[in-house]
Amino acid sequence: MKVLANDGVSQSGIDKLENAGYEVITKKVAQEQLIDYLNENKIDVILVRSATKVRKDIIDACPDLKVIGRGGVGLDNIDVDYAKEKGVKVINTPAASSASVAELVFAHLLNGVRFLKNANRDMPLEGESKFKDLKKSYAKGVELRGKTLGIIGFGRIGQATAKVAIGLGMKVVAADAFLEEATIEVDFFDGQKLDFHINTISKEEVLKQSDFISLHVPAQKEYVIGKKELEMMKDGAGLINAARGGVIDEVALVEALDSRKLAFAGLDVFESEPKPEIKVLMNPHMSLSPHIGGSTNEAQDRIGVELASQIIDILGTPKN
Ligand SMILES: NC(=O)C1=CN([C@@H]2O[C@H](COP(=O)(O)OP(=O)(O)OC[C@H]3O[C@@H](n4cnc5c(N)ncnc54)[C@H](OP(=O)(O)O)[C@@H]3O)[C@@H](O)[C@H]2O)C=CC1
Ligand SMILES: O=C(O)C(=O)CO
Repeated sequence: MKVLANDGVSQSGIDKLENAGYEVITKKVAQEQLIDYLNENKIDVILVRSATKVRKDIIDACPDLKVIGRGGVGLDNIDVDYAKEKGVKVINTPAASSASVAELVFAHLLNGVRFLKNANRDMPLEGESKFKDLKKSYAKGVELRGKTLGIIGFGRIGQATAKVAIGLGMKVVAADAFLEEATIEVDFFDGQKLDFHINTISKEEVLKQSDFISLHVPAQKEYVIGKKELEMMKDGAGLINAARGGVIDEVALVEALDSRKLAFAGLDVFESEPKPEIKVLMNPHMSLSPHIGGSTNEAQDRIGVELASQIIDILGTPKN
């Protein structure tokens, strides 16, 4: 049995598969050469992250393909229903990266409220007076503690984000298309656990009540945050998107930052990925990262092992 990990997979995942008798190839095959490569090498399983697309054309043209594995959550780069129709299993790792994405949200939030990106860039190499000027320029930070974090999309990552927020002493309000309530179990270093019950409210109420908003919905056909929604937000609010590009109207977002309606935005995902718009890249009030929400060693380890376990469950152990 052969597995092609086209966007990489953790060593722990490779070890688990190899121990079970699989051959794992960690080569990057260009999208346009994938069909030929999969067929010529009789690949049984393709593993992808977000870069490689597994669409109808590949599913139709590669009869040996038995499993498509997504290392991560969003399946928007795979034609899932079509694969199922054709008897190809699609697997993903829904919970493995939630904590990592949630932590990245706070990296962006803290960056925004304390101007870290610009402060880092402006740190003078020499000159006491420049240092003092800089200290004045960045003296108007705000605390997260006591502020309200609005979460739109209150599934696994939304709830993981709520846990961190509660730990920081923030109030959490949330909106979800499906969930009406959730109990968040926050664990502390000494083994204590505390439950927090949250009833979801409407998106409009979240927009009005929140000092900061973080988005955790799957890919959507329409903007969740456009001009109208930005106008409903508090003046000077901050907005984070570590969900999917296309969830926020970036043109409206840049306008809201330029007019100072919003104080800052943090984006891990972009409407035109992997080549974000220059206006987004150059905006001084944006905190940016290159789609790395789930890219921690811990999350990638969990993802690799979880994918390997699922593949072994589906296809067995060729060794035996
Ligand atoms: N930046 C990164 O590296 C990563 C990004 N992601 C992104 O985060 C997304 C969320 O992941 P996760 O929390 O695990 O997913 P979940 O499915 O657990 O949660 C998403 C929640 O959002 C709800 N929802 C869907 N549409 C809307 C809407 N328009 N308004 C409000 N709520 C909505 C869903 O409801 P329903 O079930 O009814 O649809 C669901 O409850 C992924 O789909 C992926 O795109 C994930 C991992 C890493
Ligand atoms: O898991 C996801 O959906 C991601 O975006 C990270 O690859």
